[in-house]
Amino acid sequence: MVFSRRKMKQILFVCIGLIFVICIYKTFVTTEPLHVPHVPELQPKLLKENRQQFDSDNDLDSRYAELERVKLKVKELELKLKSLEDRIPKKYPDVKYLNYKNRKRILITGGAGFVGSHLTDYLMMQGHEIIIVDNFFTGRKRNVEHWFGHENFELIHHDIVNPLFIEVDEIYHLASPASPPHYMYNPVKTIKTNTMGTINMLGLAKRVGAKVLIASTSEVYGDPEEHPQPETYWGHVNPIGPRACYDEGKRVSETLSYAYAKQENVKVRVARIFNTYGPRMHMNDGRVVSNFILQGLQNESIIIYGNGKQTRSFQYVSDLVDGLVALMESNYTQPVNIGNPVEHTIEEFAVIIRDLVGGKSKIRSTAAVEDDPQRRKPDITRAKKYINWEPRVPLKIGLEKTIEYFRKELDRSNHSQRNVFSPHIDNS
Ligand SMILES: O=c1ccn([C@@H]2O[C@H](COP(=O)(O)OP(=O)(O)O[C@H]3OC[C@@H](O)[C@H](O)[C@H]3O)[C@@H](O)[C@H]2O)c(=O)[nH]1
Repeated sequence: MVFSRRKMKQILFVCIGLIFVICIYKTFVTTEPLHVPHVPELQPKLLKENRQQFDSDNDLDSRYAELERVKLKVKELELKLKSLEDRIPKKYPDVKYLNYKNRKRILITGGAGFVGSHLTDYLMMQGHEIIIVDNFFTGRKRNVEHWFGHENFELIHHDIVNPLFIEVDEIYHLASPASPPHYMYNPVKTIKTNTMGTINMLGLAKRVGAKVLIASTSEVYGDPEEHPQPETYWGHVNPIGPRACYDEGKRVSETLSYAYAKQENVKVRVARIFNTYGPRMHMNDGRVVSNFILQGLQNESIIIYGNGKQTRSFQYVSDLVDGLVALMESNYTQPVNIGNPVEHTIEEFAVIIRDLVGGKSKIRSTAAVEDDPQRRKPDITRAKKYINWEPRVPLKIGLEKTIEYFRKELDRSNHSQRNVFSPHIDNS
C-alpha cells in the first residue's frame, strides 16, 4: 500500500498525540489511589486530601493509644473500688422491721466492747435504732463494723466522762473497763467513768425522759461473807484496796441511780453482772477465761493465781444479753443479779479448759493477787421471779464457741504468749 506525503504526516501527528495522551495517563491517573475520573484541575485538591487522610490516620492511632490508657486506668480504679467494697459488709443481717411506734432509739455506752457489741447485735436484729458511744479504751470498732453504714446504726467516738446531748428512749450504760488489769491500769479514770460518767447518763435520762439500765457488778459484794450472794447482801469491800476503783465506783454508780430515781423520777434498772465470757473478749483482756484459753491453745502453762481453791460462776455472753434486755423491759426497779449459778474452783476450771482445748498444757500456780474474792456465786431467785430469766447456755457449749473464736484470733494475729495479760508479767 502506498501513502501520500500528506497522509503520512497525518498518521505521524495521530501517533505523537496518542503517545502524549498515554504519558499523561501514566503520570497522573495510574498513581492516583482514589479511583476518581482524571480531571487535571482536581489534582492539587486530591493531593491535599490524601495528606489529611494520612494525618488523621496518625491522629487515630494516638487516640486509640489514649483510649487504651484510660481503659487501663478504669480497670485499676475498678479493682481499687472492689477492694474497698469488700471491706464493707455487702449485706447486713436481716433486721426485723418495727414501725415508728414500736421502734426505740437506744443508746449503748461502751457499745463497741465485749458485752456492748453483743447487746448491739441483739437490739439491732430486733429492729431498733442503736447509737453506740465508746472511747475505745477497751472497745474496738471491729466488734461492730458489720453494722457500719446501716440506717439504724450510729457510732459516736465520745468519752462519757464528758456530757452528751442526744435524744433517746433507752440507755444501756455499760461503759467502763471490766477486767481487773484494765480497771487497775488507770484507777482514777475508772472512778471517773463510773461516777461522772454515770451522772452524765442519769442526767441525760432525766432530761429526755429515757429509761436507763446501769451495768453494775458482782464485785459490789467484794470478798463475800455470804454465799451464794443475794441482792440483799451489802457486801464486803476494801475501800482502799487495788480493786476499790471498780468496786466502789460501781457501788457509787448504784447509789447515784437510786438518788436520781428518788429525787428526779428517773426510771432506773440495775444489773449486777457476774463473771461473763464469750467471743469478742479482748486477747489482752487479762481475765481468767481468755488467759486460760490462750495459754491452752499455745501449749503454754496455764497459770493459776493463788492456790486455785477460789471459786467463780461463769455465764455465756448471750445469756447476759437476754438478762439485760429482760430487766430493761420489766417494771422491776431493784438491783438484779445476772449470772450463772454453776460454780467451779479456778483449779477445776483450768482442767476443763485444758481438756476442751485439747492441748498438753501444764497447770501451774503463782502468787495470789491482792484482795481476790474467794467465793462467788449468784443467787438468781430474784431474776427468775421478777424478770423471768435464767441462763440457758451450758459451760461446755459456751466454752467451745469461745475457744473457736480465740483459735481464729490467734491465726489472724499470730499472737504470742507474751501478750497474755498478767499482773505477774511485765506487760509494759
Ligand atoms: O490468768 C489468770 C487470771 C485470773 N485468775 C483468777 O481467776 C479468778 C477470776 O479472775 P478474773 O480476772 O477473770 O475475774 P474476777 O472475778 O476477779 O473479776 C471479775 O468479776 C466480775 C466482773 O464484774 C468483772 O469482769 C471482773 O472484775 C480470780 O481468782 C483470779 O485470781 C487466774 O488464776 N489466772
